[in-house]
Amino acid sequence: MEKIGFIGYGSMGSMIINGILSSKVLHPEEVIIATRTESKLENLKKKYPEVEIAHKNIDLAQKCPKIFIFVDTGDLKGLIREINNFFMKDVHIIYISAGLSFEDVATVFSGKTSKVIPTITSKVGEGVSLVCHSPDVNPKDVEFVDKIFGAIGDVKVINEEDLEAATNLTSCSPAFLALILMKFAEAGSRISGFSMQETEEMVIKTFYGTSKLLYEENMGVEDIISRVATPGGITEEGLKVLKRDLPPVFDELFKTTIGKHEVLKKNSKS
Ligand SMILES: NC(=O)C1=CN([C@@H]2O[C@H](COP(=O)(O)OP(=O)(O)OC[C@H]3O[C@@H](n4cnc5c(N)ncnc54)[C@H](O)[C@@H]3O)[C@@H](O)[C@H]2O)C=CC1
Ligand SMILES: O=C(O)[C@@H]1CCC=N1
Repeated sequence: MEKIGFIGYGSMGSMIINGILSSKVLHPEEVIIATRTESKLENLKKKYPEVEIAHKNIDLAQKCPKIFIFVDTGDLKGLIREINNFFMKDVHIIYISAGLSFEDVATVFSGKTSKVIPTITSKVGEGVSLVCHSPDVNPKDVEFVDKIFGAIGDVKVINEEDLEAATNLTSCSPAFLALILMKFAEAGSRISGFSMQETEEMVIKTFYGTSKLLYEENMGVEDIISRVATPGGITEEGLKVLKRDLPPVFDELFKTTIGKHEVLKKNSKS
């Protein structure tokens, strides 16, 4: 029986596979998984006994017209070389390694390829998975990837040349936003009698409420700003500081991460 294959059950792989199975977009009996340390699959196997575990990557490759690869960037090309001779005809590979371009993957695999940049926010069914397809991927394949990642959040299909900027906005950003909240809370704690724990709680609850205003109440960013910033009041003054100081910080952030992306791409060629 043909199945949908998944290789790599680490941080991202486990989150995506569990999200897919709990959303029921795939039935457990349709799924076959291989990962280096099989003991990591024990809990999944208890929850979904019908999921098949492949003890060798090549066993999985032989059964699957679609294979999701969730291994680390440095392991992806070696893995493809290992299973290349065992792929089904017209196999479609879907990988998530941010630092590996289609051009680079094409040095080891010349068939249908999609690249997805997932986000940790899919753990709660939110956020945006970015998707690029190689030119030979057909509309049915596109629909399939859309269906799978659409089960754990939104899907945005983009061109590969925009991937690096977009990765910052959807995939790196949970870490960036969490750090911004922490630094905000730290500054609040420094100038008050509140502990860090107290200020963090105040900021996080307010951030959650702000997200709800944006998404559940359909308020726009400008709308929220104008509702909060009383003319002649204190928010207005705080906003002036942020408008002056934040743009260069974010310009520097994009310059640095995109520079690092280039280094990773160069290293992955060697
Ligand atoms: N953490 C994040 O937010 C994001 C990560 N990514 C990409 O996801 C990829 C995976 O990242 P993580 O899940 O954080 O890594 P991880 O190290 O937690 O997981 C990788 C898993 O693949 C397994 N593996 C490695 N080589 C294998 C092989 N040859 N055969 C079978 N299993 C093998 C490992 O044992 C491990 O369980 C990376 O390439 C990263 O660039 C992409 C977007 C976001
Ligand atoms: O930091 C990284 O390289 C990966 C790719 C996007 C999010 N995490």
